[in-house]
Amino acid sequence: MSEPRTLLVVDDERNMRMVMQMALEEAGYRVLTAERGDDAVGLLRDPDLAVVLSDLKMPGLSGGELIARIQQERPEVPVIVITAYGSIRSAVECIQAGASDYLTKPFEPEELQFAVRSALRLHDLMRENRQLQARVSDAQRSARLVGEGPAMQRLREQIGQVAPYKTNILVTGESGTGKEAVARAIHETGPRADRPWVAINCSAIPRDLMESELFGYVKGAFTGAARSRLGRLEQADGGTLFLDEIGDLEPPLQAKLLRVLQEREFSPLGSDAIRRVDVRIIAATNRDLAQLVAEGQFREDLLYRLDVYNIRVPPLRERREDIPLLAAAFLDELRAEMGKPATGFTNEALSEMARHDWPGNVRELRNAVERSLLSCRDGRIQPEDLPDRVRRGAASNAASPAEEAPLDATGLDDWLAEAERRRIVQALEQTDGIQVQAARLLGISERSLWHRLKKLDIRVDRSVRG
Ligand SMILES: Nc1ncnc2c1ncn2[C@@H]1O[C@H](COP(=O)(O)OP(=O)(O)OP(=O)(O)O)[C@@H](O)[C@H]1O
Repeated sequence: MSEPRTLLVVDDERNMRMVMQMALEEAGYRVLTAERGDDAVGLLRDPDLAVVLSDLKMPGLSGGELIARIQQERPEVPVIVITAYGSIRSAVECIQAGASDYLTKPFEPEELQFAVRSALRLHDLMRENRQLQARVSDAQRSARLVGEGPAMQRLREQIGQVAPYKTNILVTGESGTGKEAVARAIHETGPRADRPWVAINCSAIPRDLMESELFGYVKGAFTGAARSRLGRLEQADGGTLFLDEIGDLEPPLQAKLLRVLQEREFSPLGSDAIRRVDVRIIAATNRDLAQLVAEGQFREDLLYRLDVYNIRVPPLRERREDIPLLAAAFLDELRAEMGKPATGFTNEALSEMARHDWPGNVRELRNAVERSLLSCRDGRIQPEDLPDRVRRGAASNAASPAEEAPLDATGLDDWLAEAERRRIVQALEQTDGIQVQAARLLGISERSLWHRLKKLDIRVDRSVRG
């Protein structure tokens, strides 16, 4: 059985309140009551509240004032005004002020029920509308790519060109440049916007799980497969599948994906039955796929299928003009989240940011703004609030042996360990602690990174501590 709908009756006449409460409870509603307008305000916080029935003249807060409060705090809750016979004029004024309906005393129980049912329908519509609006603005927010420089304009143009079609797209660019953000913008500005968006990171999922993750499995496909499960491919049916770090997909899965791209069909793990999907594929990589093809690690035919249209997202150092805008957008977003009063950046802080090379690109910039907010006490972010590596002459130089301080008593091994530690912490910070990406930035294997983390006792979580 569904939950009873919640109504609030506000009337200073005790009898009237009780009569209405009884009639409405009998009809199956949950009824809250208040004698005064100001008591009613406290009840507006009830999340289930759907409709308010309110007298016009009451102590504390008048019906008109209560309507204004409801419009402000619970705009999706309609108000039915109860008026005494002869005060139609004020009822009309209340309607103009936002009430949805009015009842003139005395009224029949049927009139009351009818008015409540209409107001409930209105409430449902208004709530649905608000949810839709929230979804649209969510979508707009994620589709909003910040940046006005020529590189960003070109990206927007490309997104606009390909979004309407089902063409497969390959998005390339260094780690953290915004490849996923671009893919998402393509999905959200195209005709599949209200269909699923499913993202999968080919390097983050262990190899042995990748096949079932992508293609799903049927009951009994392997020990422990107690029931069938849809893969990401089918979850994305009708929408977009984003394959991040496609260069890390294992060769057997490359073959299976190729079949999906060629025939639009596949079989889940443990089954020969053919399933068909209608999915738009956007793949992304920060590796050189042509090089991987040359090395025999990536199928050439798959590369051609994916790379029907290529979008290159340039590194941040090639579009420095966007740094102030991006920094301001992140500050705006994060200060609200973190409850910090910072209002902007000093010119000195902006100059430091403009000079830094941002090897971790937009992600590193976002992290830097987050770090700065942590240390910024109030007002504007100063250069000293920025992470050391962003400030001129900081970590990046210090780790370079050629420019290191004059020789002192530090032994070579300690010095090397310190340089190694700094470099690793820097890479982890730039990649949000994602070890596979950090290893790639450092040019070492994931295994080697893991050993070094243990050796140097570096703990990794979302905020890296070295
Ligand atoms: N132009 C942009 N405007 C606003 N935010 C952006 C922009 N580009 C990137 N970002 C933000 O920067 C962060 C990193 O972006 P994203 O994850 O899209 O990068 P990526 O290139 O896919 O990274 P990776 O290669 O590591 O997967 C995200 O928080 C993203 O929202």
